[in-house]
Amino acid sequence: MGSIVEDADTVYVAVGKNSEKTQQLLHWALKNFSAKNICLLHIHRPNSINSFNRNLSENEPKDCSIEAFQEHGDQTVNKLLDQYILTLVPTGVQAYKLLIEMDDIEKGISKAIAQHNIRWLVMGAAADRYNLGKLVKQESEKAVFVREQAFLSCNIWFICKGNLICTRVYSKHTSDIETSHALLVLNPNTEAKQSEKIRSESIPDDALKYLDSDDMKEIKSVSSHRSLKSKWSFNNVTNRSKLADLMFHEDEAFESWCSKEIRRRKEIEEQLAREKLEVQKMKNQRDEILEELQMVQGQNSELKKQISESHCTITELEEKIISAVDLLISFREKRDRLRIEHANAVRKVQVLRKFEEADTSFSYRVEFPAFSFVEINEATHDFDPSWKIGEGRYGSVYKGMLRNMHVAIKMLPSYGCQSLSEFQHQVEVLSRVRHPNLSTLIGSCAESRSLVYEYVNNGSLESHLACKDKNPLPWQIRISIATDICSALIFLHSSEPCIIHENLKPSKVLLDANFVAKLSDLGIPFLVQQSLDSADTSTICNPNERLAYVDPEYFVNGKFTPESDVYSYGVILLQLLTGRPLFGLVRDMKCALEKENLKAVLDFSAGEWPPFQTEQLAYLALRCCEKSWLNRPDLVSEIWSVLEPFKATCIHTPPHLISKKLHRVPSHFVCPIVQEVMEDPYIAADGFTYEAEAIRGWLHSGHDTSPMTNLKLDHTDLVPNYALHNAILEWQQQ
Ligand SMILES: Nc1ncnc2c1ncn2[C@@H]1O[C@H](COP(=O)(O)OP(=O)(O)OP(=O)(O)O)[C@@H](O)[C@H]1O
Repeated sequence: MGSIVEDADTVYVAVGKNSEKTQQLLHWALKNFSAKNICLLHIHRPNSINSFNRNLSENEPKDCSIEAFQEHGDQTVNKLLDQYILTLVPTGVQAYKLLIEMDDIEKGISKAIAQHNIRWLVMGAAADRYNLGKLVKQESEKAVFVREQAFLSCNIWFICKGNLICTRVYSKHTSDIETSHALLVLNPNTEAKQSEKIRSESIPDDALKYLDSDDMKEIKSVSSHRSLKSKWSFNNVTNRSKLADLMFHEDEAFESWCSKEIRRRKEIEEQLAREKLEVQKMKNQRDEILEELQMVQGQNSELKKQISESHCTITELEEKIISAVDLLISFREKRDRLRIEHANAVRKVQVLRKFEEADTSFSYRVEFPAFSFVEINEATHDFDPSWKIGEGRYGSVYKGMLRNMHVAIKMLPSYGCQSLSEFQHQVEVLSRVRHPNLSTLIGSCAESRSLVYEYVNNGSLESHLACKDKNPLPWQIRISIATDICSALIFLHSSEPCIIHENLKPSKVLLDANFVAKLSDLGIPFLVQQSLDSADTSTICNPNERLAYVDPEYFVNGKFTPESDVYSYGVILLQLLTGRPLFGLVRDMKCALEKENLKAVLDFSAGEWPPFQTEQLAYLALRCCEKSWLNRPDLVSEIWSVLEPFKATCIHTPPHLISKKLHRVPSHFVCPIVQEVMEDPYIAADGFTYEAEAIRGWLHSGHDTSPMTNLKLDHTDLVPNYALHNAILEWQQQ
């Protein structure tokens, strides 16, 4: 509960114990003094001892019972006032209570007005108990007590059933209550209208709008006061001079308040003008910013549009780049194919040119033996099947004796062949391609489309790898064979024009008596002019096996390159190292090398391979089998450089050990013509050693050329080779 505040902002409400009447008073006060604090004034009449004694029984002690009785009365009144205050809490009004103990209520009120300088007081006027005249009289009587007290002024509102009955003003300047107060009796029904009228007369509306609610309430209160005064002046002319005095002070206060308000208003207007300016400035700034924002938004949408256009352009360009790259790749492939075609064409042109040159400058028919069909027939014993040693896609191969020479005769198919002269020219060109590791083309028979080769008597590498009735080849021999093939390929590829074997495989690697490898069937595709694919080989060999040696790039480009021979060579190398079948050969070797377990795939029937060099060779073999020719190793700089020193290690193995083991004779003990160990070796003008009978037969049959080189012999004299003879004897005695 708050303490009592004695100021002009507090309106005092004199309340009794009747709750209903109190609520009416409070309601009226709240309605008409909304800006004021409310203080509940209650004149408490202490319980009289008489009434107390009446209620007390005879047995109870008197003194302490009186005290308790009074204390109980105080508590009840306080409690009641607290309850009244509680009802005001929801309104948010500051509420207090003022309890005055006085037996006479009127005295109590006048005491409270005087002591607490009450300026605003609301109290009840029991209209139901008093008529108006009596009420006025009673109120006048009440005012006698009020007059005795010294105070500035006090306005009293008398309320009955929530309506204003009358008001009175008490001032210290009024000497007589009868003459100093102005009586106003208001019709309760017109009170609201009156209040509104007062307000509209006193304060101009446009001024009100600058004032806050507190100001408004104060103005209303003051105006109302002034209005009341003006009414009083109309109703009581005889007391005008005293009332004027009273009004003078009120006007003074009002004028000071007005001038204060005018100043305040001026200040507010100035501030308002400043703020208007500020607001205008801010508006201008806002407009500028909005303008900028619009511009930026415009730019933003333009940029977004540009970005999306750029994205489209980028996508288009990317697509174009991709298609350009694709085009480039296809052009490159085409270019590569054209290069290969061009190289092949150039090669063929050069071959043909050589052929033409040979045609004009050599009488090849004299130097290069041309056998008749009769001779071929005789040599093969009428093509006796027992003399047939093999059959391939390009015809059958017979063994035979021709002009005292052991020969292999290859019968080419008649289809797709050129004219006789063309055939002879091409054969002649091929016969000039000579190398120790190529099987020598001795002559041909144009009639029967047959080629006559030196007979290589130790079978093909294919038959040795298959171990058909043969001992496994020792690793030294295998390395020697690999070196021989490499040597032949280097020779062919470096020839002018470059010669490609195109059909390299173990069946084309023939071994002589000393396991010297000789490539056969060189240039057959030129003579037959039939592609690998169109030849019917179904009855001859497994096409899968045959194709295993063919360069994968051939199937793409349809052309052979020197690297095609390298691919075939790689497969042969793998077979030499592993002795395994073709299927899964590359994969197995790759796997073994990745696991660093080469031994898992090496053919140990060949003996103990030197690990380091063998591994080197295995890697090279794998690289030869790369699908792209670009990744395959170079024959000279990479393969030969490994093989040559590898072969050198084989030399430390006594040759006779190898030979003996294989029951083979050294190749130089064998006559190149008859392919048998020589009994009477003689050296001819070409530097080669032959069996005396064989070379004499060669010369007597009209030859003046070397059986080995086909070049013209300087002379036909023969010299015995005693050293070789002794070596052969020595070897035979071992
Ligand atoms: N100069 C020769 N000396 C000894 N034997 C030979 C000679 N030329 C070929 N042969 C043997 O004749 C067989 C048949 O050879 P040919 O070249 O006709 O067929 P291929 O190599 O088996 O298969 P294709 O030619 O169809 O690829 C060969 O396995 C080989 O043993």
